Formats: sequence, C-alpha cells, structure tokens
Amino acid sequence: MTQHTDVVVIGMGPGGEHVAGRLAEAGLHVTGVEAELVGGECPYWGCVPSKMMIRAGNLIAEARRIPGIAGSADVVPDWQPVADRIRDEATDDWNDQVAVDRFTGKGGHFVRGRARLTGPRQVSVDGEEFTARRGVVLATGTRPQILPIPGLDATPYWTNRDAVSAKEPPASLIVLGGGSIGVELAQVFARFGTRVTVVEVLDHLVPAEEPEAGDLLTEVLRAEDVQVHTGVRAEQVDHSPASGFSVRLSDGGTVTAERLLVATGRRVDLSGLGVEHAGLDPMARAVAVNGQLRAGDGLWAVGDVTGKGAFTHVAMYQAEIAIRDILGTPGPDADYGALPKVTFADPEIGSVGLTEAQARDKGLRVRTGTAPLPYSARGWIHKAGNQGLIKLVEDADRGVLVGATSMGPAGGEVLYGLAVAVQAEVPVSRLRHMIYAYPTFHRAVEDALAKLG
Ligand SMILES: Cc1cc2nc3c(=O)[nH]c(=O)nc-3n(C[C@H](O)[C@H](O)[C@H](O)COP(=O)(O)OP(=O)(O)OC[C@H]3O[C@@H](n4cnc5c(N)ncnc54)[C@H](O)[C@@H]3O)c2cc1C
Ligand SMILES: NC(=O)c1ccc[n+]([C@@H]2O[C@H](COP(=O)([O-])OP(=O)(O)OC[C@H]3O[C@@H](n4cnc5c(N)ncnc54)[C@H](O)[C@@H]3O)[C@@H](O)[C@H]2O)c1
Repeated sequence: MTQHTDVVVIGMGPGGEHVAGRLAEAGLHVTGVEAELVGGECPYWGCVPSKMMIRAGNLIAEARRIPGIAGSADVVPDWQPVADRIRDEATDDWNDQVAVDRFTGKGGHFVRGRARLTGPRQVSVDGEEFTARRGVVLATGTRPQILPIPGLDATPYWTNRDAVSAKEPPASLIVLGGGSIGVELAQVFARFGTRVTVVEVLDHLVPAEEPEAGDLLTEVLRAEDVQVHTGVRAEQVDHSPASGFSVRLSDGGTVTAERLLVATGRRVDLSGLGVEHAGLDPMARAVAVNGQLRAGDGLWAVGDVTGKGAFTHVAMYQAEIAIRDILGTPGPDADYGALPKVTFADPEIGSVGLTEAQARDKGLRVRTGTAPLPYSARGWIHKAGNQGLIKLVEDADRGVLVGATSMGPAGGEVLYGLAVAVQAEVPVSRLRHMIYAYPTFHRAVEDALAKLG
C-alpha cells in the first residue's frame, strides 16, 4: 500500500538533512530516506574527521617550529587521541542515532533504506512505496571514483573512509591523486611519521587551483619529506600481504608502501536510483538543475549530485533555495560566481571565483597581481610556517576582481574579504583605497592590488 507524504528526501547528507529538517519544521509531512548514516559523508568520513586530523597535524607542525623562535620542543606524535576524538566526538563510533532523533524531533518521518524513483513523485524503499504530494528531493551525494588502473580492483586499497577511521597511521602510504583529499591527508599522515608518496597525473598539485598555489604546496610537502610526483600516471597496481603495495608509474618508476589511498576524485552514481522514471538520464554525470534547484516537475536536487561543486557549503546553500522553492516563496536563483573553497593543507589554500586560466578561457581581458606572504610585514614576523601568497584576477574591462587566491596561515579566513569583493563586484579602485589593518596577513591583499597589471 502506498504511503502519502508531502515530500520525500532521498539521501540525508548535509544537503538532504537540511532540506528535510527545515520542511518538517515548516509543518510539511516529510519522509527522509537514508541508506547509510544521517549526516552523510561530511560528518562521518569527510570534512569533520579530516579536519580533526588536520588540526592535530598542524599542532605538531607548529610545535616543531618552536626552535629558533621560542626555545625547544620535544614533539612525540601520538595518533591515539586523534582516533579517539574521531570516534567519540565526531562520529559517535559511526552511529547516527542523535541525527535521526534530531530529524524525528522536528516532526520528520525517517526511513532507513535505499530509495529509488518508480515514477514522478513515486519512491520505493525496499518494497515500501511512497507518493509525494509536493515532490521528491534528490540529495544522494557522490562516491569515490575508482579508476580502472590495472590491478587496482583486486587490492585492499583505502578510500577516505578507511583513512579517517584508521586506528594507527600506516608506516608508509601512497596517495593516488593530489587534489584536496589527497594533499590534506598526505600532509597529516606525514606529520604523524608516515612515509608518504603523492602521485598526481596533472602537472601541479591541487590542479583546480592557481598553479602557483600547487607548486608552493609541492615545495612545502617536499620540505616535510613527502615524495611528490606530478605529471605522472599510475599504470599498474600490485599488492601482497608481505610486501604491501607497489605502483608502477608512467615515468618508468615504481613506488611502494604499506597502504594505498585512492583520492582521484568523486563521482555521481545515478544508476539504480530509477531517475529514468522521472525523465532523467541515469548515465548523466550529474542531475541538471535550474536556478531554483528544480530537476523536473515535482523534482529537486541539492548537493554533490548536482555537480555544482562538491562542498558542504554548496549543499547547504542549495538546500536553502530548494526549501524556499518547495514552500512556494519566490527568491533569487543560485549564483555560483563567487564560490569559495578551501583546501585545508598547511598553508591553507583559499580561492574564490575564477583562476587566471579560467578567466582567460572566458575571453576576459585579464590583469593579475601576486604578493608572496613571507615578504609582507606579518609574514616576516611570523617566520617559520609563513609560506603563502595572494593572487588576484581582475576583469580589466570592468575593473573588478573575478577571482582570488589566498594561501597562507589562515588562508581560508583571509579569503572572506576577497569573496565579498568578488561577490559584490567591488571596484578595484575602491579596494585600493581602503585601510588594511597592520600587520595582518590580509594586508598582503593591498600589495597584490598594487601589482595588478
Ligand atoms: C575526505 C573528505 C573531506 C572533505 N572535506 C570537506 C571540507 O572541508 N569542506 C567541504 O565543504 N566539503 C568537504 N568535503 C565534501 C563534503 O563532504 C560533501 O560535499 C558533502 O558531504 C556533500 O553533501 P551531500 O548532501 O550532497 O551528499 P553526501 O554527504 O554524500 O550524502 C548523501 C547521502 O545520500 C545517501 N544515499 C545515496 N543514495 C541513496 C539512496 N538511493 N537512498 C537513500 N540514501 C541514499 C548516502 O548514504 C549519503 O548519506 C569532503 C569530502 C571528503 C570525502
Ligand atoms: N577542503 C575541502 O573543501 C575538501 C576536502 C576534501 C574533499 N573535498 C571535496 O571532495 C572532492 C573530491 O576530492 P578528491 O581530492 O578526491 O578529488 P579532486 O577532484 O579534488 O582531486 C582528484 C585528483 O586526482 C587526480 N587524478 C585523477 N586521476 C588520476 C590518476 N589516474 N593518477 C593520479 N592522479 C589522478 C586529479 O588530477 C585531481 O588532482 C573535492 O573535489 C572537493 O569537492 C573538499
């Protein structure tokens, strides 16, 4: 027998949980369906535990910077408090009861299981059928992209899930992929004593960022004894319990380690979700949505599944718009022009809007200005750990910033002012005539503005 509800939310990660909770609070009959844990990837295997690991790694690095500035320090890394904190504080040992209760406490109806669309506004969960009067929200996220590298499939490789739930750091680790997950986790494990090798197929680490940022990060990681191979492809993976992993590279070299972390991106998987019954292509790389996050009649999608940026803050931003639209309140379309992102390496790499290359590809007349942080007053005072840079990308015809990078200590925080400048299209002439507090890291923005040319 079909159960009637106002809205079915499929997937209760950051995007889906927010939509479902808010709509329930607004008085709708909401059915939230989750196959794994309410909260999704971010709190259990993503942002939160990885940032706890990074906080611990950064403390170790900072303590190691004491000599020459503040005396001496004998640092003995210990993974146990990190593993304990992830179990006790972040994930409740991967138990989502608190999150389920939070949703049902708002009046939501929770169903544990794997949902599939069976028609417009029709959803089936392990034999239970639901009809949604207002519609269905797809918020099914992404999963790790495992490339067809010969041999890989047959090995006990790690994904982010194994890495964040590790009870001890491996003696050695190969990281395939030098994007955000790869570099964040590579640096953490290296700081806890793991011998780490990063293999990135493109020419720079974090290739979605400005190349200057990737190259500086390579320098920093190498100084921390991380082996970095860029412009190199993994061609064959082998594993044996006795000798661990061995990866043959396209430059003829071979790297070996106890563990292998695959961090070569994430992908949307629509197969099995029945989207064809709602008029969507199950082979698509993402669910196409309009500015109000509508994917069809009575169908919305939010979060990673929309392909607009696999970040929790994108999922939450889209969720707010979808909630408003489902409740019938008009409002502005989603605007990704000033999408901020932060790779929480040390130094942090914050960026917003377009890179120089992206701006040029769009045919803009581009001016850039770059200021290295160590030469700013604050960078010089900071001394050890002061690596970083500010890079600005200006649309010279309009005289506004269309992109910016802030890499450095607290680079993600410094980003905020630049994000406002890009979002609000503040004229560069105004930015040049404002007062930047002395001696802050963000004062390097003023230096970069002076160099725009
Ligand atoms: C290691 C790592 C670190 C990260 N760090 C950051 C960070 O610092 N900052 C940041 O902004 N982002 C970060 N992210 C990305 C962030 O985790 C995602 O962007 C975010 O979780 C996306 O939310 P979502 O709601 O779209 O999907 P998800 O969190 O993926 O949740 C989707 C949910 O849908 C469920 N589901 C899927 N199919 C079905 C189905 N058919 N039926 C029922 N349920 C289903 C899944 O079980 C899952 O719980 C990180 C990711 C990783 C892996
Ligand atoms: N701090 C954050 O906000 C944060 C942190 C982690 C993850 N995330 C999100 O999760 C997403 C997934 O992270 P990710 O690091 O897996 O993906 P990613 O797309 O950021 O990086 C994947 C990297 O793997 C490389 N690669 C692809 N094929 C390869 C191969 N055969 N050999 C070697 N390298 C190869 C790519 O060139 C790329 O640099 C991110 O794009 C981001 O949206 C965000």
